[in-house]
Amino acid sequence: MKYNVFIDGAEGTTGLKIHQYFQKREDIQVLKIEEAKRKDMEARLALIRQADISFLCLPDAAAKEIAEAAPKDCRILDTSTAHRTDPEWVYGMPELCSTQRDKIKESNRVAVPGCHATGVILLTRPLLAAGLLPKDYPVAAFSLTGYSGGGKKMIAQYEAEERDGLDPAKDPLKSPRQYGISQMHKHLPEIKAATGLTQAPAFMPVVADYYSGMEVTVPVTGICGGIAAVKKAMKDHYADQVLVSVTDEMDDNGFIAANRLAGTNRLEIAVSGNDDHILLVATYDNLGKGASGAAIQNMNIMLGLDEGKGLL
Ligand SMILES: NC(=O)C1=CN([C@@H]2O[C@H](COP(=O)(O)OP(=O)(O)OC[C@H]3O[C@@H](n4cnc5c(N)ncnc54)[C@H](OP(=O)(O)O)[C@@H]3O)[C@@H](O)[C@H]2O)C=CC1
Ligand SMILES: CC(=O)N[C@@H](CCC(=O)OP(=O)(O)O)C(=O)O
Repeated sequence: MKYNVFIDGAEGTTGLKIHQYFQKREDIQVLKIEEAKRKDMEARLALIRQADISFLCLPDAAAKEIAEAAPKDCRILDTSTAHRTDPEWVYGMPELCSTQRDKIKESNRVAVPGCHATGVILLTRPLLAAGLLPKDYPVAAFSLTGYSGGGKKMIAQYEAEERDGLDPAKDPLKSPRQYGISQMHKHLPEIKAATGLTQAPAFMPVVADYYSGMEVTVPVTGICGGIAAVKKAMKDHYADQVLVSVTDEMDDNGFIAANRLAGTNRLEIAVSGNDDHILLVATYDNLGKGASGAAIQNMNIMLGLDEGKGLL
């Protein structure tokens, strides 16, 4: 049996990646839209009605517009930020808690988590659930990402031919660039909602001159039971997960490469440091478990298929 799937925004970074994964799947038929009708509301709605599941890989405003117009019984997975804290949508993070998978399976409206948010939530939620961190803990998160996280526009900027002959010392894109400095990053509301933290984390994202891969670090201190208790809570929480695991060996001779899991859909967590200063580190691909891979994982769950089908 083949499932009909529609990708709205199939020409974008997230949409193209999802499409690539479906090329290798015999159980998925991608419904095509005429090039000239790519942004035509009626043509897109007709395909959403026909599809078993539709992916929205659009800017927030366009995702909101089409989701509102689509019939309630059509199944939609939105990769944008538009619905991640909307109570009528389910947050598409199966590893969040023991009931989340069933909620995803039963829902017609699932919001795929943001790439940075994925790391911060997966690192903190088990410690909050185990009572090792209080809900009012002042969480801080540092996040390194490849430039593909910024979509087509940022990719074009980093890959522009004009950069080729530039003196690296005069090329601002050569250097890692911190952003989100005003503490208004669009992932903060979903981090707060999914963790139950009473205040949003202090958040320090940095984009650097490589295509994809993420490394999110959350430092914690003053934990009862120290590093051993943290390791146990992490390992217990992620014991049977398909895409998320806890590893004892993440660094390579003392260095962690932010792109070490680029090209995969896996996310690995390491707990490092000592009893006083514990570093929680997650590495993954912003386009994998941070976006398209997570979207397909959710689709597999919604269709009752193996969660990791086509992703491992
Ligand atoms: N890149 C990433 O790592 C991640 C991105 N996301 C989210 O996924 C969504 C898509 O992002 P991304 O793929 O990076 O973005 P891109 O800019 O790469 O792609 C967006 C696509 O949507 C199309 N589009 C824009 N408006 C409309 C419309 N009204 N109707 C139909 N198509 C439209 C664009 O068309 P055109 O080609 O003509 O511009 C483009 O192809 C965003 O909401 C983003 O926040 C989520 C997780 C990670
Ligand atoms: C490098 C870069 O700009 N990254 C984007 C995140 C992309 C992403 O995954 O966020 P959404 O899913 O919410 O689009 C940013 O920090 O805004």
